[in-house]
Amino acid sequence: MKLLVTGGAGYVGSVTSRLLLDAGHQVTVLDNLVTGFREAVAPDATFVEADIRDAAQVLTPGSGFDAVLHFAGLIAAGESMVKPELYWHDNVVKSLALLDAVRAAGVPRFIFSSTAAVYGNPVELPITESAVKAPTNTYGATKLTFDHALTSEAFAHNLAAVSLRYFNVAGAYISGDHEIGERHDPETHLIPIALQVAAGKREKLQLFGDDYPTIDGTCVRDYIHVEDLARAHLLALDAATAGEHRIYNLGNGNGFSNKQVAEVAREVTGTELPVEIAPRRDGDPATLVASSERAREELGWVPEKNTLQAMIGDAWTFYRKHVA
Ligand SMILES: NC(=O)c1ccc[n+]([C@@H]2O[C@H](COP(=O)([O-])OP(=O)(O)OC[C@H]3O[C@@H](n4cnc5c(N)ncnc54)[C@H](O)[C@@H]3O)[C@@H](O)[C@H]2O)c1
Ligand SMILES: O=c1ccn([C@@H]2O[C@H](COP(=O)(O)OP(=O)(O)O[C@H]3O[C@H](CO)[C@@H](O)[C@H](O)[C@H]3O)[C@@H](O)[C@H]2O)c(=O)[nH]1
Repeated sequence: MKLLVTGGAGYVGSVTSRLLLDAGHQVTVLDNLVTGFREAVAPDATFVEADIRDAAQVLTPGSGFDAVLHFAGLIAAGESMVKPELYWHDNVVKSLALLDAVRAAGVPRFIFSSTAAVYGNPVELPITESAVKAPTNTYGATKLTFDHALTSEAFAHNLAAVSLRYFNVAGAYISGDHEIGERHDPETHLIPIALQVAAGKREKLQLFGDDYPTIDGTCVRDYIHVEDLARAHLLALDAATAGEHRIYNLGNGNGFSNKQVAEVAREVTGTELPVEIAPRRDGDPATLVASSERAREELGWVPEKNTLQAMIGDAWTFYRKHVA
């Protein structure tokens, strides 16, 4: 297939581009490099440095793209509470402009990076796709809004749309000649920050809140290896069906508290990794754990690298060689 990957200079988009290319697809990456890195773009992909708002420059009528995989966006839940206008604009207004370009160019398939953050504080665990959607942060609200836009787009214009609701992505793609991983600057995610502490780049790991209703008072998240996640995109491309908006939760179904993550990071890195309890971060739900039964049944997706040790181990391999 001829594919347009928005956000292919970022973490999940660069790993997925690699797997798509290795499966024989033709990939064009469109990224404005606001948080991504030029060197993360797969060397055998075509690269267009542009904002998704201007995607019509690439998605011209007759350009012949078979699908758009839309990873580009702003991703920090904490920041979205401080600068909500930025998140509404970049994740909704610009994504709608991209959808206009998709429609005008007649692209038949669209795969979107949605998120567990659309659910907010769950009423029941694990979280299924039909659970109540009540985001506790602006980031989640913007992603849910675009999910709704895709539902109506599929219905009205026969698009084959798939939203993949990732839980917390971790790890790196370490395979043969390839080592592709997470680089955010500034970093806001728990695991890479723990690795910065292990590498001596930060003094200590601050854990935001220890008074949540969880096993040890710190938030609980479901971590999913980036390679398993990337594979789900290839399956979603095959399953996408004209006129339908399919939605899949992608996680392992196991919750780990922030304190447990710190403990495994200590084990994997063999360092002391000092931890300090800090105030809660606005907008954080207490617990997010996925039911991915639908993805298993309908896509045949089975996560393989499902231990925190494997995820933090691969992230540490990448971090020491390419980031530290
Ligand atoms: N990392 C996670 O844990 C996680 C979890 C759930 C969902 N997601 C979603 O997955 C997607 C990818 O996340 P990531 O961790 O790879 O993020 P990332 O920041 O590493 O990658 C995002 C990429 O999009 C590009 N980009 C941002 N705005 C753009 C715009 N307007 N035009 C063109 N390019 C733009 C950035 O330069 C960057 O390369 C995001 O949509 C995010 O919301 C991520
Ligand atoms: O220095 C830090 C950083 C994070 N946390 C906590 O660690 C947990 C995980 O936080 P983080 O790694 O920032 O991820 P989330 O806020 O859970 O969000 C991620 O996971 C979501 C899906 O669950 C995605 O939608 C988002 O894009 C992605 O950033 C939360 O309780 C944070 O408060 C800390 O205690 N200290």
